[in-house]
Amino acid sequence: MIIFIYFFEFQSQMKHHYESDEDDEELKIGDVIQGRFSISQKIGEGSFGQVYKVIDQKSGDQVMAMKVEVEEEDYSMLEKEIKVLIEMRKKTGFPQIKFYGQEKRFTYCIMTMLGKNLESVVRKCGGNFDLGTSLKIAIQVGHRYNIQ
Ligand SMILES: Nc1ncnc2c1ncn2[C@@H]1O[C@H](COP(=O)(O)OP(=O)(O)OP(=O)(O)O)[C@@H](O)[C@H]1O
Repeated sequence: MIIFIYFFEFQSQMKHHYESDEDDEELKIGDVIQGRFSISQKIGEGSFGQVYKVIDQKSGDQVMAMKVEVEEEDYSMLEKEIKVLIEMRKKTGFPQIKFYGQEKRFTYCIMTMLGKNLESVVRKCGGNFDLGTSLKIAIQVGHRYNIQ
C-alpha cells in the first residue's frame, strides 16, 4: 500500500512538473517578446498561426500586430509569409513587416496593424453588403492598385 501511494505521488508530481514546463513554453497575454512587445489580446487565427495585438513599449506604446506559428522542424508557412512581406515592403495595401524571430517554441512576425477584416465587417452588416458599401470597397481597392 505504501509503495502504491509513493508511486501515485511521484506520478502526480511528475505530471505537475511536466504541465508547468509546458506552460512556460506557451505565449500568454501579458508576455513581453524580445523585451519590447507586450502581448495585449488575440485578434484571430488563420490556417497556420495566431495573430495578436501587441504594444511596442520601446516606441511610445505603438500598437502592432504579431503573427505566431509553432516552430516546425521541416516546414514553416510563416517563414514563407515573412519572405513575401519583406518583398512587399513599402508596397501599398500590405502590412509592413517590422521584426521577426523566434521566441520560446514559436516563430513570430511583428507587422503594422491593419483595420478590421472584410469578413467581420460583412458579418456586422448582416451577411451582405448593400450596393453603396460594395461600390465604396471597390473604389478603395481600385485606388490602392491604381485600377481605373
Ligand atoms: N497585420 C494585421 N493587422 C490586423 N489584423 C490582422 C493582421 N494580420 C492578420 N490579421 C487578422 O488575424 C486573423 C488571422 O489572420 P491570418 O493571416 O493568420 O489568417 P487568414 O488570412 O484569415 O487565413 P489563412 O491563414 O488561411 O490565410 C484575421 O482575422 C486577420 O484579419
